[in-house]
Amino acid sequence: MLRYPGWLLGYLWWLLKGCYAVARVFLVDARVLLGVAVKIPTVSFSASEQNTTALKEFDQLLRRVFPKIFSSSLVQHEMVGNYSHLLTVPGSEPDLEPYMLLAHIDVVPADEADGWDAPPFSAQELNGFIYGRGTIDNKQSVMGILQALEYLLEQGYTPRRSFYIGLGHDEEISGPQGAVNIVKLLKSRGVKLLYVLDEGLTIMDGVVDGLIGPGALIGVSEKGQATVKLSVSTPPGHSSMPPRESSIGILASAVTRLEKNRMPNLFGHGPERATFEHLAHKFGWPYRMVMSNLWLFSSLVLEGQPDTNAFVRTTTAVTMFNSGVKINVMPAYAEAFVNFRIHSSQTLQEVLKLIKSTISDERVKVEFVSGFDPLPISSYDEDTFGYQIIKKTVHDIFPEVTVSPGICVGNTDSRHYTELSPDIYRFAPSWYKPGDSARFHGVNERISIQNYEEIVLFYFQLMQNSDIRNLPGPRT
Ligand SMILES: CCCCCCCC/C=C\CCCCCCCC(=O)N[C@@H](Cc1ccc(O)cc1)C(=O)O
Ligand SMILES: [Zn+2]
Ligand SMILES: [Zn+2]
Repeated sequence: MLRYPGWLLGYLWWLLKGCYAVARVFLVDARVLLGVAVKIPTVSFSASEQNTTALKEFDQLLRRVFPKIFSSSLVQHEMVGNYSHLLTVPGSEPDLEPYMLLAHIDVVPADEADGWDAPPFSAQELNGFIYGRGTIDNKQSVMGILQALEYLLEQGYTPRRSFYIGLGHDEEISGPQGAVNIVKLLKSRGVKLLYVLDEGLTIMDGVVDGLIGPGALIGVSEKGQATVKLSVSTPPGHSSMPPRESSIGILASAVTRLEKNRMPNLFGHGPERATFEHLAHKFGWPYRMVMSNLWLFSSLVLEGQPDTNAFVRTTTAVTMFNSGVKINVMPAYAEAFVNFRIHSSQTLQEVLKLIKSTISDERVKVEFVSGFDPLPISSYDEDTFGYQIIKKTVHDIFPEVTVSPGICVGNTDSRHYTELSPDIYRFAPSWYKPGDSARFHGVNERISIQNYEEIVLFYFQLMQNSDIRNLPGPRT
């Protein structure tokens, strides 16, 4: 047996305790800074209305609380589209292809009156959670990424592989000034990226029936979108002599037909098949048996909940419905907007055709408002650098978590980066437990203090893990 002198063991113990103490102080500060960031209401209300005062204040905050980043001669900082940030961190080995981390500063509106347990811009701490708009979408990543870089610079770390950090200010309105202009700038500089990591899927814990233990789903694609406007025009008149069907009634039947006749269950035709193949060994009895018939499994287990249902089909959401001017006047006009999120195995054109055939009523005008096809599927095989480095980092920080590919059901700024990289991933290591889906854009958005500390450590580790030149070869 190897023997070490007592003084050496004592010294190592002292060093370990010291590092732990430094890390604790650093993480306590980090959590305070997340709170300060959440208190700034960087709300994107609509495409034409953003809180620019808050966006300016956020810029000042970043410069104040990350002094190493903003004074370092290594890091280049640029403002893009007025309020978005592009950071360039050159590596010491320029032949290594760079990667890029994305997050966004803006948030959706929040109203305390909707039933928040703490005011949405208070960052109040309750039972170990920080409450506030942006705590999971997506200030935890903005602050987590910068905190990790600040800490690395403090330690004198020089990366070997160059990387970029893109912080959009208008993601919630699809990134027309932020992400779009960052991409234009990088393209003009001839940049190609080894991989891109943006917000998206999370660590699911207890969300899928039968799955034992937590699973980190790395979004290897994201769904497409179609928004259509449905409208009905009928002659106005006195409500005392109504026709058999009003414009409202005709339109209501059309949207009911769309809701009742959901788009087909396409489980197994997109990357969600790989999700369950990767997780198969983590299912307990009797789910493991049902797993052998994946289609049956998908209807029994996945279609029941809105979040898992979104995984298996193009979803239909009637989001706006307007009509009527007075209680005794037959409305001349009724309109509704329906937002579809397109499954990976369908196209925008196919979905538009299905919408028309499902409504099948000449009186209902169907107009295309906006949309795009599902995004390409990024590689998740054994020798794909980005996927494997993200996976390794998840295992480094969360050893108990199983990693698998998944589809991001919402859209992200990374959608604009397809010309810069084939390998785009959507994942942030927030814990997602039953009921948490309602917190995205909903009430009581929150993050546990422990989870925020893990997020900082995740990015800290990812920046270092990305510095390896090649993935280790297959074990012999
Ligand atoms: C097997 C288990 C399946 C469980 C799957 C469900 C998990 C859900 C987990 C997390 C939610 C994912 C949220 C992703 C980020 C969405 C970001 C967002 O809200 N985007 C908006 C706005 C937007 C942004 C960028 C665009 O280019 C277009 C629109 C959106 O409406 O999607
Ligand atoms: Zn987001
Ligand atoms: Zn969002």
